[in-house]
Amino acid sequence: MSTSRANRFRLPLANTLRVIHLCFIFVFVLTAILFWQQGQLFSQGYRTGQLSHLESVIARLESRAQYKVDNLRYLKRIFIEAMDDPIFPGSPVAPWEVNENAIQRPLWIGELPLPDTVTEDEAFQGKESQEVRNQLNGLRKIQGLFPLATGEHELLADLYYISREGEFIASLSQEVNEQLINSYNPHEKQGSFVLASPLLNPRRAPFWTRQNIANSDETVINAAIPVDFGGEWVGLLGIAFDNQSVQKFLASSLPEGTQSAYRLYDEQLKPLTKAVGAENNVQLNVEQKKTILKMLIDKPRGTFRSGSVFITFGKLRGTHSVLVSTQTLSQGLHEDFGRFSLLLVTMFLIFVLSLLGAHRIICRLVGNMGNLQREMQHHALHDDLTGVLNRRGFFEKTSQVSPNYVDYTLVLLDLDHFKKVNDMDGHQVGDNVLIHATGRIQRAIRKQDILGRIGGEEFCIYLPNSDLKTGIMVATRIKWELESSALILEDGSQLPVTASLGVASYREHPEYMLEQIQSLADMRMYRAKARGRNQVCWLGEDKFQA
Ligand SMILES: Nc1nc2c(ncn2[C@@H]2O[C@H](COP(=O)(O)OP(=O)(O)OP(=O)(O)O)[C@@H](O)[C@H]2O)c(=O)[nH]1
Repeated sequence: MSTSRANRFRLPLANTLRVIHLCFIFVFVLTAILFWQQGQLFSQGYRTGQLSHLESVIARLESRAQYKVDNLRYLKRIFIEAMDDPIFPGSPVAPWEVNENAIQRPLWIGELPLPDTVTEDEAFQGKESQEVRNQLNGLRKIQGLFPLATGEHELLADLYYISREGEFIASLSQEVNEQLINSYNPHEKQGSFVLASPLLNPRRAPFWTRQNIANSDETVINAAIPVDFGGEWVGLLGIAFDNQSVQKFLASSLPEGTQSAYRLYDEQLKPLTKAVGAENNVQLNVEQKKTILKMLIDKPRGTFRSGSVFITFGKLRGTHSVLVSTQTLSQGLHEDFGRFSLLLVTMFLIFVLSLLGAHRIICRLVGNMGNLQREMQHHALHDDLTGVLNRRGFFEKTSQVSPNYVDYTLVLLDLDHFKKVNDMDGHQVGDNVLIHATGRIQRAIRKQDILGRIGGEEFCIYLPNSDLKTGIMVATRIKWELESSALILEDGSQLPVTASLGVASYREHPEYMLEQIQSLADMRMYRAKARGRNQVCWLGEDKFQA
């Protein structure tokens, strides 16, 4: 194999591992991007799913709230008609007093700001104003319709009336009355009444307010509508939603098998209900509340992840409330999205492990191939018996260095009467002589000198940066090394080993190629043989050393 062919063979192999690493990195990055993209799609789908679940709950809550407001409108109309047709206590029941149970219940009247509540009859006493009597009569007549707004099965709410003129509160529930009276304060009344004033509410439309419950952190959502009679604004009909009932209604509105906890908050994110749906211990912290309030400025719905909790929120139109759903990581994993994500992550891990395994196997195979190739190359260029370069290895190596070491000398060495050794003592001993001779030659040369066994019992030594004189000196030293130490055979006898050596230098014929200098040394070696062996021969025929 020529030098260039050997290099062509060696270089790609050295780069193979780098190419393999790059290929694997490329495949890994490409697949990671694909998995990441898939994960993004999943995540998008998850967000959309969470939002649509929340939307459906909000839609149900909103439609129920709207239904209540419509009832409020209807009651207001009936109430105005009833005020227009005053009756006295004890008169027959009006046709719209349809609910027998409600009629049996007293209409509780509370005087503001007095905390006491009294029955209707007591309230009549001392109320001289015709307007107040009209209102009380009207209320008495529509009392049977109060449950219409109150509701009997779901989303219970309490209907109440606050009179502007007489400053009294009326409702079917003494408890609600007391609650309203207790929570009443002139400023709050001012607040809701301002919203009911013709100036701010010229269309006399219903509106939503929040009412703080006295001696408690809780607030109640209210829907109210202004009531006008005879061109005068006389009062306010309202519905106070029962928080527990809202909570129940919320629970009944959730998607089946939901893995999220839903909770209704007021606009400042103060809880209105307890959390319903899937249980988790998530309580919105200050940061999360801030994020929701900030996002609500831009749009009424939103989702975001906070640590391992996924939060989805949406504003309920008109009702000054916000529905928030929270889902922990473990809850999310129980949903379809979670299961798919887990599958995706598992697939990715399996893929990465397989890729790493494949990478390791291929690298090992390539490494083994490299070792094999190096071994083969070593065998191709070295002599198995002595371990030094063989003929091909010697000329390959010297041709590599000779452009740099032009000033060289060659020593050609042939063991004397080697055939005899083989014939008399056997090939094994012959081999031992070769190994022994190699060791002796190596003792006599420098590290940078190149030794090769170029024939059966023929060695060549390349001495870089050496002139003929140095070559003769080295050759003489080799001769001496060989003749001064015989090989000790198994039976203890000594087998002398000598050699004939020929020396030729580049300086003698700078125009010669290496092979030609070697032929010259070869001829001189034969001359040494011809002149009796165990000697060094160089330059002229007459010059030799015994
Ligand atoms: N044991 C052994 N013998 C080898 C090896 N290579 C070549 N030979 C033998 O070496 C002998 C060389 O013999 P010749 O070329 O006649 O040379 P010689 O006997 O040394 O005689 P001169 O060179 O004239 O001194 C041959 O018999 C080869 O078979 C080897 O690797 N091991």
